[in-house]
Amino acid sequence: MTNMRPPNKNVLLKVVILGDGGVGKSCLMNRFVSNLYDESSFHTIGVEFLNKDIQVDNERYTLQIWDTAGQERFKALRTPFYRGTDICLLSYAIDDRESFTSLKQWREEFLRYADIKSDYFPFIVVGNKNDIDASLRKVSVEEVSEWCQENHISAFIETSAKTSTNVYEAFALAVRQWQKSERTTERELRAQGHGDTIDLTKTVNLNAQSNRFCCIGGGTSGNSTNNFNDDD
Ligand SMILES: Nc1nc2c(ncn2[C@@H]2O[C@H](COP(=O)(O)OP(=O)(O)OP(=O)(O)O)[C@@H](O)[C@H]2O)c(=O)[nH]1
Repeated sequence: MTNMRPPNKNVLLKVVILGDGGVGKSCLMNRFVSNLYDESSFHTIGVEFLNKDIQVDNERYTLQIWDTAGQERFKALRTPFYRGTDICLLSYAIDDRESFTSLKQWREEFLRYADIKSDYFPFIVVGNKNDIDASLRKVSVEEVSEWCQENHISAFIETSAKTSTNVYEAFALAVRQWQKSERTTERELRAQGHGDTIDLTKTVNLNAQSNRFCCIGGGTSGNSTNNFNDDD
C-alpha cells in the first residue's frame, strides 16, 4: 500500500499497452518517454519496456511501461508479461474501426492472462491518431464512451503520438485511475473492519468502485475535454 512506502521513494507502477498491430502503441510509449516520434516504426516482436517518472497530484511515480506486440502471431510472446500489471491501456486507432472492435478481445485476453477477477481493474481506453483528417475518422467519441460504460471502464482519451496531443495526459489519467482503484480498495478494507492491518486470509471485494466516467476525446484535430462526474 502507498502509505507503507519509504519517504522520497517513487511509487512503481507497471503499465501495459495493448491493442491491434499498427495502432501506435510503440509511438505512444516513445513519445511519452523520449518525446520522439518515428513515422516508420516497425512492428514490435514480443514486448519491450521503458521507465519514465511522472508526478501526479504531488505524488511521484515511476511508470514501467510495457509495449506489447499487437499482431496475433505474437500472442504467446506477450501474454506471460501481463501478471503484476497495475494499469492497462487498451488502445485503438480512430481511423481503424477493426482496432476498436478488437478492444473486447484485448480486455478479455488481459484479464485472463493477468489472472484478474475484478471487473473494476484500472483500464483506460486510448484512441490514437487523432491528428488524422476528420474525413478519415471511423470511430466516434460517443460510441467509445458507450462501450467504456458498458465495460465498467471509467476513462477514455484520444491522443496523437505524431503531434504529441494528450500523450502525457493519457499516462497521467491512467495514474489517476489507479489512484481511484487504490482508494476503493482501502475503503473496502476499512469497511471490512481491517483498519491499518490487512488480513491476508480474506478476499477484498473491489466491486464497490464508483461509476464515475472521465472522457477526454474531441474532434479529429481538436483537443477538447469532456469530464463526466470526474471526482478529481
Ligand atoms: N497519423 C498518425 N500515425 C501514427 C500515430 N502513431 C503511430 N502512427 C503510425 O502508425 C505506425 C505504427 O505505429 P506503431 O507504434 O509501431 O504501432 P504498434 O501499435 O506499436 O504496432 P505493433 O508493434 O505491430 O503492435 C507508425 O509507423 C506511424 O506511421 C499517430 O498518432 N498519428
